[in-house]
Amino acid sequence: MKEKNPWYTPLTIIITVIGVIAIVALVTVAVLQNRPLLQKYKYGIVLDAGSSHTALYIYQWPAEKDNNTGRVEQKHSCKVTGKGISSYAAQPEKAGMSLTECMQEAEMVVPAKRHSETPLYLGATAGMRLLNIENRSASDQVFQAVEKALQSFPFSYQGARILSGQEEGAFGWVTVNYLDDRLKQGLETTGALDLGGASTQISFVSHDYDISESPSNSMTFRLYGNDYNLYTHSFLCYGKDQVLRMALAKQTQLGPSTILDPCFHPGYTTTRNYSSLYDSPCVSGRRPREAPTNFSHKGEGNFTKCQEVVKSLFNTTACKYSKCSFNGVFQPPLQGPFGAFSAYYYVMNFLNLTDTSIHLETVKNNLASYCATPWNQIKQMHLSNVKEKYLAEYCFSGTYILTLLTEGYNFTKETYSNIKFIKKIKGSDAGWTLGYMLNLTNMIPAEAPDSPPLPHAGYVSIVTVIAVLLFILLILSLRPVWPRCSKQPQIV
Ligand SMILES: O=P(O)(O)OP(=O)(O)OP(=O)(O)OC[C@H]1O[C@@H](n2cnc3c(O)ncnc32)[C@H](O)[C@@H]1O
Ligand SMILES: [Ca+2]
Repeated sequence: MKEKNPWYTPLTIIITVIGVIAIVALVTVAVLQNRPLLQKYKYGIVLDAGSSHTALYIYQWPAEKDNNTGRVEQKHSCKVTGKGISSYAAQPEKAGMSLTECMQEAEMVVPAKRHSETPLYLGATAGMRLLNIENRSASDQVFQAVEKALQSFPFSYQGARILSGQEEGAFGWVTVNYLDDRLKQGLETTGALDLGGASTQISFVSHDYDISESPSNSMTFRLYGNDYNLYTHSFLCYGKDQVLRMALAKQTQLGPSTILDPCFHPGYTTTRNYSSLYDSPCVSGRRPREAPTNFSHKGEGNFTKCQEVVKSLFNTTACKYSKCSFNGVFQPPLQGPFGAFSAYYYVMNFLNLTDTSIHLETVKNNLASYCATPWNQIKQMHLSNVKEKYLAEYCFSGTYILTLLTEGYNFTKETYSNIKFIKKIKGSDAGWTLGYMLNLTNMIPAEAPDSPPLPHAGYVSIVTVIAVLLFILLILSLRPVWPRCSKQPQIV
């Protein structure tokens, strides 16, 4: 009689088939789970209504992870053509209309099915702060026009408002540190230096800072389980356009018909209007009484003299605190690295002076020789790719930046190298807008989110391995039974 192969008993066949199916199923699940998903995103839009221009930023983050764990990144930006919304004080409707093109672009970039859930914010900064001081009703009308225009788009409009200087400074700091992943990991933070057209902000964490000295310069945050005591100050009128007005006002105070300006290149000459120069709360009150309508503005190209003019715009004598920056404003000792963006970057990048490992004296010498270069030569070299207005002002702006950093904020030749001139961090622009949106959408939690002990892929792999081991164990435990069976006499 032929002996039956004991491996083929119905029981072992069933067990093997079930085991194989289970393993195939587990591996399939593991593979499918880890296959790259077609990522779905959520979006947020922030309009930065600055003094010199408006920019629109679209941010995106993974839709499944918006409960505080997904990374928010800049998807798109759009520069509104024309000047900032505060320049439309005399014709407010045009402020609203100016935003149309970028808003239409946003409609194309954000997928249509996400439009209605996409929050849209507009934040205005120093230009509107100044207009609000100068002419409250004009500022209200500009906001009404802007609001009407924004509400006509299919997004979830969340309002337009003027940010306080503290908010502008603090949100810039949040942006820089969020993009650098410093907040989540509780690392030492980077200070933020923002130079706009009408105001400038400095924000940093100082561990030696006694909060009671100047509460208006202090902001406390709890982010991802860490406490931050942030020093922040915004100097209204110390953005680069307003400070240039102040410098010109200083030099024209006696009402001459010609001024020889050390901050402009030799050979530079233009005619400026007294009324438009003094048309700002930053300089009003300084207008000479007997001034003619126009004055002739000529360049001299002398960095040292220019620095003296700029220095005279900082009051460094009065200070009622333990330490001040300038104009009697409290500032604790500088601490840690700094990221300097917006006009800090535009200007220093044009001047090829973004490398802060170069000695400060060398930086100054390079700027001095740039300032001394005749205007004709400068135009010949750059006019084809740089706006004439910017080109004429780089000597002044560079001098202002170095003077603000050293005489204003007290950076020294040793600490200058702590500054990094930056435009973007990991593809997103440095500026207050991202921090503003993260705050308003509650996307940075106060406490560190709990995370599962194992990542998903790790969990699936471990379950698969355990299942395979169990199956092998089961097979092995059945094995001793089969030889015994085979030895039993066969009943025929
Ligand atoms: O923050 P506020 O003060 O409201 O102003 P803003 O937001 O409009 O200011 P920006 O940072 O956009 O620009 C700062 C200044 O730099 C100028 N600017 C922009 N691009 C520039 C470039 O490429 N070269 C030189 N200057 C530039 C601009 O005209 C402003 O005077
Ligand atoms: Ca700005």
